[in-house]
Amino acid sequence: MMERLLKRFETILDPFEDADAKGPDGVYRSGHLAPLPAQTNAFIWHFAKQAKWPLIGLLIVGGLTGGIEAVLFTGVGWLVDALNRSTPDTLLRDHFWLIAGLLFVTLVGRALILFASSVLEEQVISPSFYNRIRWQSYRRLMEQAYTFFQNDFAGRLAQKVQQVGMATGDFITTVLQTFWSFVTFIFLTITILGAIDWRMSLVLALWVAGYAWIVYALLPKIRRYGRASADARSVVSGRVVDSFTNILSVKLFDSSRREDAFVKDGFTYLVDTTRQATRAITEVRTAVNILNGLMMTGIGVIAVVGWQAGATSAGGVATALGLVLRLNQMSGWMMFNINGLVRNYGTIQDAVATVTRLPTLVDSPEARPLVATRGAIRYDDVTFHYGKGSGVISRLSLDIRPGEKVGLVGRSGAGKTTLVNLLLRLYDLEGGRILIDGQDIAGVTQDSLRAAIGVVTQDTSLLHRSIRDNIAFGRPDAEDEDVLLAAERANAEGFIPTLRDPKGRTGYAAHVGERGIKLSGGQRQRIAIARVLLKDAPILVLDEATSALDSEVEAAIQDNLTRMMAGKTVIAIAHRLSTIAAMDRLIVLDEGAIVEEGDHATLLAMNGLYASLWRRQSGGFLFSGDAESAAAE
Ligand SMILES: Nc1ncnc2c1ncn2[C@@H]1O[C@H](COP(=O)(O)OP(=O)(O)OP(=O)(O)O)[C@@H](O)[C@H]1O
Repeated sequence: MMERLLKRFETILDPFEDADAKGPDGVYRSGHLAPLPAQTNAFIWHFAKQAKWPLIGLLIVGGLTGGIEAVLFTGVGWLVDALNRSTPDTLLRDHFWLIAGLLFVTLVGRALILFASSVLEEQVISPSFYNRIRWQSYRRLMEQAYTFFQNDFAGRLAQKVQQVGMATGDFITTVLQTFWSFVTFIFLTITILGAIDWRMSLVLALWVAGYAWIVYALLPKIRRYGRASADARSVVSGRVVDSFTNILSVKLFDSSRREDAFVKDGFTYLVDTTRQATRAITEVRTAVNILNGLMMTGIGVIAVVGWQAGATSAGGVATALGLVLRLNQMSGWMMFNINGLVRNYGTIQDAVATVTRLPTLVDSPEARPLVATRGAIRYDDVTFHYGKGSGVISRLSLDIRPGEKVGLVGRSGAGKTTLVNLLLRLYDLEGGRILIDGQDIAGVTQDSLRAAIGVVTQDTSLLHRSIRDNIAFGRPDAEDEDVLLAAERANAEGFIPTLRDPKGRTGYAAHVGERGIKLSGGQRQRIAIARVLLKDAPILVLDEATSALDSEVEAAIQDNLTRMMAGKTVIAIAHRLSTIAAMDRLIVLDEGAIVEEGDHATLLAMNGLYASLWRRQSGGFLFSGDAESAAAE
């Protein structure tokens, strides 16, 4: 029954609520999710507003928790006075309502308030609200351009998303619940002590001033170190995840354990920043302990002297001592919480700098979905230097007819991959434009652009999900038989049934390991080809698409690749020139410019860069009939 009751409270906040990035016309435009405030206080406030009522509830309950503590100590004082004035026989008769009231507050009132506090914190707020902060932060990061992820560690970013939810949630609940109940308790204590003897209130007021001063003076220090240690934690995660992700390179090349030193550096930074923070904490604790000692002695002396003078009852002394002892206990615990608050604030500051950054590559506000029916591609005076001012691609123009099959050839680093990445708008151009069927790709939505292009790359990394999910990644609504057909056409149906993961899932349900690590390069590539076959986009980009396949498998799927290309515009990159020699047209790139173009035979006849590359690949012999044999291949 209790569980059912608690579950009801869990649905009050939706952990996945977020602004919609779709415009009024129903089109999703990348980069248009409402940004999260970049200033820390505004960031916290932005989320606090999203859970207004539960948080107001927490505030009320926090106040009541502090109140009930103070009331209980006052009750103890009244009870002592009642005991003083009664005999065992008359106690119940004379003070029935006082005793009944105290019992009620202790048994019922306190239990109800603490229950409300628990439910608000643990059922309503904690899981849903914390997760909502993570969810919204994660979605903002996913809007970032490809470059953003190239420039950062995946582990560091993951840590930020994780931390920001925890820190913001903890910060808000600590302020509203713990901090507020403490403030209420202090306020009531000053009032109650004032009613017993005004001098006690004065001592307490001085104590509050001293406590506030300590917090004020030492807070910035803790905050600074809190932020640094949050950053250090992300650095450590980033480095550790980087080592784990590149475990093969580490094992193969790092016999002198330099990688350990790299990670150790990160840990050293973490230990140093944590030490600085803990030093500041010890300073604060010592100062508070001294202050508390002075406060307790002061109020104790005043209470006893007041009792000697007959101005304070024994009950008054009991109340005063009880309250200050509790305050002493609370203030230590509060320091711990303030320390947590400050560290959380530092963590939020640190994470906010990352999760609120505005994406640099966004759909234009008027972007329309691309309509790619024919697949004509036009590079019009394109310039792109990776922001470096010069190099890579300068003023390149290229027209690719609908259905034309074009091979890009050139030395390593000539800019072939860059050219197709620009078509996919993974980067924005620095000059010129690219048109698909007459539509500038900068003016269409990125989703629709990439949906119109099927890409198979050299190093296909798969998602750690099932084979089926990986194949259907570009078309999640695909029927099972379509997935099977695509696998068959990619020559993958042979090995898929033999797969088995450590959890015992087999065949299409088997998971492939992080980035598909448990498959061979050729198997991965065949899954990637199946994925593209299933996606059935009008434009195909094959970047070393068959490089990982042995000649036998390549020959086996070549037919299917040729069929896959039928009716589509194709841009293929291959270092093994024989695999693209049969394309309609070959474009030879050198230092980002087109230096030769034509079909295989024409280029050989030119006896330029292509011919020299070809000669080197065919063992230095150039004989007539090359083109034909290549085409036959
Ligand atoms: N993210 C990047 N930031 C900066 N420069 C880059 C980036 N990616 C590539 N480059 C540079 O751009 C140039 C072209 O690289 P690109 O990958 O397009 O060449 P490629 O012709 O595809 O080479 P390969 O045949 O070796 O794959 C290279 O000089 C490379 O160093």
